[in-house]
Amino acid sequence: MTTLEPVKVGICGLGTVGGGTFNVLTRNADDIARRAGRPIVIQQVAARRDNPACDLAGINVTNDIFEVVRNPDIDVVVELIGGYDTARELVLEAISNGKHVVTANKALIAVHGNEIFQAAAEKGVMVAFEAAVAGGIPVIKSLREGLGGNRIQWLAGIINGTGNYILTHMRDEGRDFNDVLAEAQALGYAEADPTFDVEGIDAAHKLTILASIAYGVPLQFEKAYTEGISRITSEDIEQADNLGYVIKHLGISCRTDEGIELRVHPTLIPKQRLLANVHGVKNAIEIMGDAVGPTLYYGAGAGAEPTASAVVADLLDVARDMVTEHKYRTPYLAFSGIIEQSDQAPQVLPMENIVTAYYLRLMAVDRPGVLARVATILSEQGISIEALTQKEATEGELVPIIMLTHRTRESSMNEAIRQLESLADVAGSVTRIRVENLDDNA
Ligand SMILES: NC(=O)C1=CN([C@@H]2O[C@H](COP(=O)(O)OP(=O)(O)OC[C@H]3O[C@@H](n4cnc5c(N)ncnc54)[C@H](O)[C@@H]3O)[C@@H](O)[C@H]2O)C=CC1
Ligand SMILES: N[C@@H](CC=O)C(=O)O
Ligand code: NA
Repeated sequence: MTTLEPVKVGICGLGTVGGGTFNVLTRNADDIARRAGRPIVIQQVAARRDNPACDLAGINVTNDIFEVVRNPDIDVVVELIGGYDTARELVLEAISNGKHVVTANKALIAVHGNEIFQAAAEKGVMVAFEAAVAGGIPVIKSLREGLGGNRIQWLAGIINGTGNYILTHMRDEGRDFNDVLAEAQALGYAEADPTFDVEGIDAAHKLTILASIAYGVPLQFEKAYTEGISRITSEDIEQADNLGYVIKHLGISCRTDEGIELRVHPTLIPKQRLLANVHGVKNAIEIMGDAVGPTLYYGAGAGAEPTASAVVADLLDVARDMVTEHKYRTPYLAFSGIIEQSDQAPQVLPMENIVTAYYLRLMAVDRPGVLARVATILSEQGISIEALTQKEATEGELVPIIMLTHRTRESSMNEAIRQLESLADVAGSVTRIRVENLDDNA
C-alpha cells in the first residue's frame, strides 16, 4: 500500500470564516486525516492581523496573501478574504500556479465564476465552494451529486442568515431593524458591506450559483431580480400573521416553459410550511426534483464554525480527488460544458413575465366607493382578489386595505399598482409582497 503525502493548505484571510477553518482543521485533524486517507496540514496563513480565537504558535504567518499563492509548497489555496477584485486576482493566480482552490466567496463565484471555472478547467485544478451557499448546509453537494438523477423543477430557500436573523427578531421581539442588524454583525454573520445582506445581493449571489447547478446554465448574476428586506414594516409582519402567513426573504428559481425564474424578494409563506418555521441564522432550501419530489436542507447559514464545516468538507473532497484525472472529477457546476454551450442555455425570464400571487397593502381615504374603484382597477388587469380586509376608521382617517390576490403576471400587477397609486383616494405607495405558491406535490 502506498502512503499519500500530506495535503498542504494555505489559508488567505483569518477573519470569521478563516479563524473557524483554522480551528476546525486543527481540532479535528485526526478524524480529517482518517477521512482523507492522509493528513491535511496548514502550511501557511495570510492575515492582516491576529484572530484572538486562533493559536498560531508554530504556524508560518505572512501578511501578504499573494505569498501563499506563489508558495511552491502549497497544494490548496483557501480564499477567505471576501470581495470581488482582489479575490479574483488571487484565485486566478493560484489557478495559474496549478493550485486547487477552496472558497467561501459567493460574490466571487456568482460574478466571476464562469471565468474562474474556465481557467481552472484549462489548468486541470479543482475549485470548491460549498461554503458559498447556505454556510454549513451541504446543499451544493446535495444538489450537484445527491440529486444528480433528477430534472430539477424548482428550488426556493432562505439563503441569507443575517436577513433571517433580522426578520425573526423583529417579528418575535418587536425589535428595531438596525439594532438587530448590529447584533448579527457582532456575531460575524453579516457581509463586510451589510447592504449585501439586507438588500438581497448576497442571496442573489447564492441563488445564481444554485440555479446554475440545478439547470446546467452559466452563472448569470446580472439577470437576477433582487429586492431586500429593508422596507418590510412591522405593520406588514402583523397583517401577514393575521392572514396566516410569515414574511421570509426567499430566493426562488423555477424552470418554466418560457425560461428560468431567478428572483430574490420578501415573500409571504403559509405558516404551516417548513420554510416558514426556519428562524434566526438558520437557512433552509427546498428543492423539487422530478424523481425524488421535494427535499429540504436545513442548518446554520452563517457563522465561523458552521461555515468552516463546509470549507473543510471541500478540503476533504480536494484531498481525495487530487489523485483523480481532471476529466473524471465532478464538474464544477454539475454539468459538463456549461460555459462552452452557453448560447444554447435556457434564458433567465425578465421579472415582468413571472406569475405569482400577491399581498397588497394600500392606505386609502375612508369614503364611499373606494373599494369599488380599487376592485375595478384590479379586475381590468385580470387580477382576482382572494381575500380583502379593511379596518374601521373614523371620518377622514386613512385606513389600510389589505388584499391577497390569485396568481397573475407581474406586468399586470405593475400596471394595476401604477393605476392604484394615481387614485385620489390612495395615499403614498402601494406595498406589494409576493406570496409563495410553489407546488410541492411531486
Ligand atoms: N461570515 C460568515 O458567516 C460567512 C462568510 N462567508 C464568506 O466568507 C468570506 C470571508 O468572510 P468573513 O470571514 O465573514 O469575513 P471577515 O471580514 O471576518 O474576514 C476576512 C478577513 O480577510 C482579511 N483580508 C482581507 N483582505 C486581505 C488582504 N488583502 N490580505 C490579508 N488579509 C486580508 C481581513 O483582514 C479579514 O480578517 C467572504 O467571502 C464571505 O462572503 C460565507 C459564508 C458564511
Ligand atoms: N452574510 C451571509 C454569510 C453567509 O453566507 C449571511 O448572513 O447569510
Ligand atoms: Na453550503
